[in-house]
Amino acid sequence: MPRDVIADGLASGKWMVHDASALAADKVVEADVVIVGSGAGGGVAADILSQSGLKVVLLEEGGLHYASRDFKLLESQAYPMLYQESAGRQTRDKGITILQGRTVGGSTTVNWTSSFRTPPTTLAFWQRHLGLEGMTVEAMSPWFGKAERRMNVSDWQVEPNMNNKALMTGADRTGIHWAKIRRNVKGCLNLGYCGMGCPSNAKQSMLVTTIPAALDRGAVLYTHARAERVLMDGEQAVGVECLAMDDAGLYPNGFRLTVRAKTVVLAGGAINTPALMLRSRLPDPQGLIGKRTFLHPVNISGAIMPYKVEGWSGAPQSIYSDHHLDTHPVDGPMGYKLEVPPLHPVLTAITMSGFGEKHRQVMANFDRLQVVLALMRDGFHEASQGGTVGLKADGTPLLDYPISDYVWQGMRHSFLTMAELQFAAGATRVMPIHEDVGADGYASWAEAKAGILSLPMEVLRTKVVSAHVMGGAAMAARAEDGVVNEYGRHHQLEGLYVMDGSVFPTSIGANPQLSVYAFAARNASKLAQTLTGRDVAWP
Ligand SMILES: Cc1cc2nc3c(=O)[nH]c(=O)nc-3n(C[C@H](O)[C@H](O)[C@H](O)COP(=O)(O)OP(=O)(O)OC[C@H]3O[C@@H](n4cnc5c(N)ncnc54)[C@H](O)[C@@H]3O)c2cc1C
Repeated sequence: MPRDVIADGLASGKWMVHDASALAADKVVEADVVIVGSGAGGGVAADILSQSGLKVVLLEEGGLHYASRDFKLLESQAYPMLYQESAGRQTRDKGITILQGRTVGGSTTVNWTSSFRTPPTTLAFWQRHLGLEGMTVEAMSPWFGKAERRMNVSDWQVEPNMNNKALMTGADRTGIHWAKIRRNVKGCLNLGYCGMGCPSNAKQSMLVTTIPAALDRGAVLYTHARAERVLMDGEQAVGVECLAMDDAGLYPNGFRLTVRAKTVVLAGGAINTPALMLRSRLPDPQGLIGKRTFLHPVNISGAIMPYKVEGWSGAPQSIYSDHHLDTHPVDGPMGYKLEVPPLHPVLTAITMSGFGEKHRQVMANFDRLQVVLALMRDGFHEASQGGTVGLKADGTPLLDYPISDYVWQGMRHSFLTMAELQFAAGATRVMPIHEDVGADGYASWAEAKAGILSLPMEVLRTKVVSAHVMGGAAMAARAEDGVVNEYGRHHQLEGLYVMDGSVFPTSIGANPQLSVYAFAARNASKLAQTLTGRDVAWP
C-alpha cells in the first residue's frame, strides 16, 4: 500500500493545518497570497506560488480527510463528507443535479480520473470569439504536458470493465469511433470507488500531490473556512473574510477568520467562485459575473445486459467516443461526448426514473445494468448560453440553468445513439432515463427509435445531471467581454485573480480537470513571475 502522504505530513508536526471549526474567537492572519479553494485550480496555484517562495494561505470550506485511513468506500459517508450539498446540489428548477467536491482537494478528491486536453476546436473558438489569441494548441501544449507530468496522467493499460466494454462493443458495431481514456493514477488497484475518495492514494488528486507539496514548503491551510467576501481597499483587493464553519461544514460556528493579503486568488470552482464575487459586490460593469455557466448537461441511457456488468467495479471511465463531437461543427447542431459512469447503489437509485414497483424492478437488475452518458457540449451556439449563478437569501449560490430546445434536441439525438449502441452491444432492454419510459424500457432498437422520437423532452421528465461545472467568471481579452483577462487577472480590481473552472468562456467539450490544471499552472506561473521577478520551474 502506498504511504499516506497526508497522515504522514500531519504526523510530522511541520505542517500548518488549522481547522477553523475549532476557532473560539475571531482571528486575523497575514499572507502574500490567499487562495480560496483547494481543488484543481487552488491546488495547482498553491503548489506553484509556494514554490516561488511566497507565503501562501489556502482556505477550504470542506474538511481534511486522510486518504487510505478515512475513505471507507461508503456512499452514505462520502456524499455528506466530500460533496457540495451532500451530492444533492440542484439547479433552481431542480431539473439538473450537480456533483461537485467540497473537501480538501475539491472535486479532484472525488473525480473519476479521466484526463483530456482542451480540444483544439474549443481553443480555436476562444481565439476567434474572445480575442484569446495566445491560446493556440502550440502555446498550450507545454502546459498540458507539465500538468500531465505532475499528476501522472498516463495510458490505462488494464482491461476496461464490462460497463466500458459495452460502450466499446456498441460503438464498434454501430460504426462510430471510440478510444481509451488516459487517467491520473499511480499504482491504481482498479477498485472503482474513485467517487468516494481513493482509499489507496493511487489517484493523483490535489489531496496527494500539490497540497502536500505546498504544505511541505510552509503554506498554511485552513479547513472549514468558507470565504464570505473579498476585502477591497478602493480598487485593490486586500484579503478575504471567512466564516468559520462547524465541523460538519454545514453551518457557521459564529467566528470569523480574516486573511490580509495583497494578492487574492479565487479557486472555489464554478458556481461558488462567481457566488463569492457576487457576495463581495465586486466591480462588474458589464454584469457578467455568474453568467454563461456551463455544465456539459448529461442525459443517460440504461440497458439490461444478458451478462453481469457489475458497474461498481473497475476503473469507472476507460473508454469514450467523440464521434458525435467530431462530426458536428462546434456551432452546428449540439454535439456530445459518450462515456459511462461508475454504478453504485445510492447514486444509481436516485438517478433512475420512477418510484415504487417501477423503480424496484430497475434496481432488481442492478448487477446487469449498463449505463451510457451523453455530455452535451454547451456554450458554443447562440441557442446554448448556459446558466446564471445568483444568490439565495442566505448568500449561498443557486444556479438557474434553463435547458433550451437546441440542447433538448441534442439529448434526443443522443438517446437514439445510445439505445442503438446498447442494443448492438447485446442489451435485452434499453431504458432512456425519462419519467415517461416504463420500467421495461424498450425491447428492440426499432421500438426504442419510435419511442424516443415521441418522448417529450422536458425538464423534470428527462433526467439531467452534471459533474462538470465551468464558466461564470469568463476570461476574455477585452473587459467588455469577460470578467478576467487571459491570465485570470480581474479586469477591474487590482490584485484579484481567478484560477479555476469558472474562467472558461464555454464548456470545454471534454472532461475538464486537465484544462483546469493547465490553465491554473500557466496563470499561477505568470503571477509568481510578476510578484517575485523570477520564473518557477514547475513541476
Ligand atoms: C464525481 C465527479 C467526477 C468527476 N470526474 C471527472 C473526470 O473523470 N475527469 C475530469 O476531467 N473531470 C472530472 N470531474 C470534474 C473535475 O474534477 C472538475 O472540473 C475540477 O476539479 C474543477 O476544478 P476547480 O478548481 O474549478 O474546482 P474544485 O476542484 O471543485 O475545487 C473547488 C474547491 O473550493 C472549495 N470552495 C468553494 N467555495 C469556497 C469558499 N467560499 N470558501 C472556501 N472554499 C471554497 C470547494 O469546497 C472545493 O474544495 C468530476 C467531478 C466530480 C464531482
